[in-house]
Amino acid sequence: MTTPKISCKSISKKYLRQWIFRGLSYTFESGKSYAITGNNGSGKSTLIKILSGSVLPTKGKVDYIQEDGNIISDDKVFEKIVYAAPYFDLIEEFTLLEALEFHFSFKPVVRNLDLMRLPEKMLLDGAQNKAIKHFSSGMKQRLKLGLAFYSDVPVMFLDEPCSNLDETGINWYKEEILKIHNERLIIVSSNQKFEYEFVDFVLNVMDYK
Ligand SMILES: Nc1ncnc2c1ncn2[C@@H]1O[C@H](COP(=O)(O)OP(=O)(O)OP(=O)(O)O)[C@@H](O)[C@H]1O
Repeated sequence: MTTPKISCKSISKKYLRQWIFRGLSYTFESGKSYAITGNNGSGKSTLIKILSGSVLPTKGKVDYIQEDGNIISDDKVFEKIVYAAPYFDLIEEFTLLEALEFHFSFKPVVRNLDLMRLPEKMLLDGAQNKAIKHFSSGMKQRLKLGLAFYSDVPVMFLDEPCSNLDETGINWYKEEILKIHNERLIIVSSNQKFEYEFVDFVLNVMDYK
């Protein structure tokens, strides 16, 4: 798997008349892990949305650059990324197995794992045929994280990854992320140190006000 780097050239974002951040130039190197930190409302989620291409910057440019130096076209970037966040909803009518089949029809599964093995790996054994609308908030969060962890893609975005997780879930998160953090570019938006202890670099969005 070749891992791209993400280059931000002087990106700024304005909502209504308020600048959220300005003049952010930064390169997220392939295979490294980063935390985006800052106070509530400082712009962490906005930045991660811009990095993933789901929101456009008001000014500046974000490029995904392959190891050979070529820029990945915008319409191909989604193939390279997975993104777990509180504001991305699961399809509630699906059962767990249907959700896995749907997601992994778009992304390859790591090490060609059998999809039937994934519920157990996500601590969701026994919920295979349960509709997601009947999942608890912690179960939904484990599913979101599991879809990210077990997708064989080089870039992973996690926003508030441990929200709604109990102690068992948090330990699972920490173990799983340690297994993959050397193979991917990982960007975690968080205010909680235990969610990003593994990262190589911390970027505080408050530095770009
Ligand atoms: N679509 C939008 N329209 C207008 N303002 C927005 C929009 N999205 C975010 N904002 C504003 O941008 C600012 C940054 O929001 P953002 O969600 O990025 O912060 P955050 O650092 O992730 O916060 P938290 O730690 O509370 O999750 C806030 O003032 C928010 O109200």
